[in-house]
Amino acid sequence: MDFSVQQLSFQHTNGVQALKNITLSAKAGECIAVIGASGSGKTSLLSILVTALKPTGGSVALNGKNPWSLSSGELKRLRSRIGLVHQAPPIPSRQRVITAILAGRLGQWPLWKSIVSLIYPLDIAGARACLERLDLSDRLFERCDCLSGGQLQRVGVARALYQAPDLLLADEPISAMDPVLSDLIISELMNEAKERKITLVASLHAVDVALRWFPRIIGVRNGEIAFDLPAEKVTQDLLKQLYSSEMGMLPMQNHPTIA
Ligand SMILES: Nc1ncnc2c1ncn2[C@@H]1O[C@H](COP(=O)(O)OP(=O)(O)OP(=O)(O)O)[C@@H](O)[C@H]1O
Repeated sequence: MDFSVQQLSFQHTNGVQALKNITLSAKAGECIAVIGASGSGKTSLLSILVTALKPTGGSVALNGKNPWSLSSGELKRLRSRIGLVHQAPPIPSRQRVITAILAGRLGQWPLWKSIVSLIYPLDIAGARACLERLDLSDRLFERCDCLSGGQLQRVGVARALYQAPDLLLADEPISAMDPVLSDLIISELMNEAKERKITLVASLHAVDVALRWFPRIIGVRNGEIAFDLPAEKVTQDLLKQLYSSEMGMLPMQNHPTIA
């Protein structure tokens, strides 16, 4: 799924201007990492793309269409083609892993199938296959409140893989994972994007992971795009500027990527 945003801005109800004058586009099949300091606007940008937030200025187009001019049925169908991996997956704590993964297709299944699947999981093999890719298949029938933060994040990734969306958005999908697992998860997301030619946008705090895996890097600072470059063109100076606070301090001075 391609997307384009033009002079996009978003203001939260409390008056915080999270995004200002953002213009960018992506073709189907592109893999993009969004980096930037905490509070710079990464989640807000992904929330606009997943149509959870409506722009307060400018425009957004998904596959050439303004989602906010679609009928409710069309918007529902569009949303079923967009997957979002949350930093902390919003999964009911007593829910079993398999149910949480199968929920990835609730937007695509008819109501009867969704209800049956909540009681009796209908596609055990499909859910297991997604979890296997993330090295967690032995927890398929476990309750989600028995998992660690990193394991729960992997369930969220498995749910998005099971959904098989055309636009896959991931909001800090590896924030609770060790470096080995982080590479596994990012490689699986990239494989999914390449094999199915879908668009992948991931926000990441791990700058080294972003630069190692993603061909295109968007740096966001104070709600604006600071740069939008191929990974090999992202210099140490650009990273220093991106992460320097308004007081000139570097909050990530000891980060290995920002020497
Ligand atoms: N629900 C909300 N209501 C009001 N302001 C919000 C809300 N969510 C985010 N903000 C504000 O919007 C700005 C951008 O936040 P956002 O969550 O998009 O940043 P982020 O780059 O994803 O941060 P982080 O890396 O810490 O997750 C911040 O100033 C934040 O305080």
